[in-house]
Amino acid sequence: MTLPTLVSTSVGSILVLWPFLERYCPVGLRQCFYKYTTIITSYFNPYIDISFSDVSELWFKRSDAYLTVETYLSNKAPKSAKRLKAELGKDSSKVVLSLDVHQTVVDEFRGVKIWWTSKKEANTSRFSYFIEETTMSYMLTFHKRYRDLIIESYLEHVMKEGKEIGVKNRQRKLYTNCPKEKSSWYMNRRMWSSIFFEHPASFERIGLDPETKQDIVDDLLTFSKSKNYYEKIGKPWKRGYLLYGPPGTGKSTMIAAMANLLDYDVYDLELTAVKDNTELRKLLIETTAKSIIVIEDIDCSLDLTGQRKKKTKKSSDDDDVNEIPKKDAKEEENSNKVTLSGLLNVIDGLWSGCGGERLIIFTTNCLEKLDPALIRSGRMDKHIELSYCKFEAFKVFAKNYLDLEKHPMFDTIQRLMGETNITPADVAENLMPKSSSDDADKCLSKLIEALEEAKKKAARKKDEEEKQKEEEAAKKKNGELKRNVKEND
Ligand SMILES: Nc1ncnc2c1ncn2[C@@H]1O[C@H](COP(=O)(O)OP(=O)(O)OP(=O)(O)O)[C@@H](O)[C@H]1O
Ligand SMILES: [Mg+2]
Repeated sequence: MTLPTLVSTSVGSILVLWPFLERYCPVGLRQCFYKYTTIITSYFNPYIDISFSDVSELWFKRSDAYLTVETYLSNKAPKSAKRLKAELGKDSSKVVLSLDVHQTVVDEFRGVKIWWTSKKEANTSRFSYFIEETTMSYMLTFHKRYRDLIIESYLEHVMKEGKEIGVKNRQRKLYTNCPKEKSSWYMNRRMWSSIFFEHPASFERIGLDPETKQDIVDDLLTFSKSKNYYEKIGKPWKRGYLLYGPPGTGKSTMIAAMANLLDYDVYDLELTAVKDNTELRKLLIETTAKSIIVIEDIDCSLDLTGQRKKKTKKSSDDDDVNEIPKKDAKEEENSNKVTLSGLLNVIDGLWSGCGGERLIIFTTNCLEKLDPALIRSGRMDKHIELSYCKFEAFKVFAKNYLDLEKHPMFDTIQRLMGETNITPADVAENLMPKSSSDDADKCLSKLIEALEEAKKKAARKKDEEEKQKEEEAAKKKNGELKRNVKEND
């Protein structure tokens, strides 16, 4: 135990006198002695203590300040503490060391010495029935002449550095909203359940033409570094992306690649499991910064467009949600489900300003089905079309799946890709070897077969459509002829 902690807890004086007190003093007198020694020593004690307890006033939640201090000290403790705690780190192969109980570590800030001691005490909280019987805390001790420096600058430094280390060390997560039936009164706080996010997607591996890919990467990186810019222009630090295109063109894969590029968490929001607009807001408030909020297949999630259309009949300006007549808005709130206006407000209303650095991504197979208000700039700032596989994208797949940059069959594939449509998912499926005897030639041949088949299918479909059109035209002509004959009669 260091001198400041010894003095500040008045243990020093008690230790010296304890054998005598225990032998000759009754319990009441001992307690009295302890109480007054503490008061007297604290009067002369030049050191100040600040305690960071792990018990938060909010139920079932560990204090953020405690966790941040713990992370901050995890960098300092291994260098000077005598007893350390060991745990497995985020990739489960590296051991992370932290300060063990009743250990002290010395820190220095602008030439001033500061002592951190970890403590374990009996929990005296009102809610001790629900939480642990003991509480953990970190005690910060410093000389009173540095009070201003510690309170005004050092604490800020600890919180900032602790959070930065936390972001660097964290294992990213994929969250999904808990279905409404499963939440009970004591689980109210847990709106999201999570698993570790370990998707291997990356932009290098995405089959897309290089310019579009670079444009998206630049946009994302610029966004992630624009905190000051968003502050300057007075907008919440968020950006909306709309990914649209046929099934199997890589929309979900791109979201995973975005999360990996920016080191963000992913919140996969299942709108059909959200009870109403209030719950939607709560869910948004619970999300953390440096995250992507995803609503997949937005056109199928809810009957959002229908509700909007009903309203637009009465309102001339279909872009402004505030124009919705008051009665309708109230009816919507009462109807106990997520409404279009609820969603619009969450994305670009006051609620969207809760915390920063967030991407909101919608995906859809049918762009035309979406309400214009939902995808206008400010809500969905960047629209990205992911379409059928072109030759440039195929080259990425060939390199990725078969380690090929050139091959005599590439010319045929390029020609066929110019003549017919194939999804990147189908290209990926054909290029993947299915047995040990499947070499590059076999995989490319399979792809050529699939392309030729797709071309024939498209030609058949076109023939059928033309035939149908001709039949309809013939029927129409027949009808007109009959009508003319009748009229002449
Ligand atoms: N552009 C692409 N680059 C790399 N892989 C892709 C691409 N497009 C599709 N794939 C592969 O095809 C499969 C399906 O892709 P994904 O789920 O991302 O498509 P999607 O557009 O989200 O489809 P849906 O609209 O049906 O949800 C994945 O296994 C993925 O690896
Ligand atoms: Mg998808």
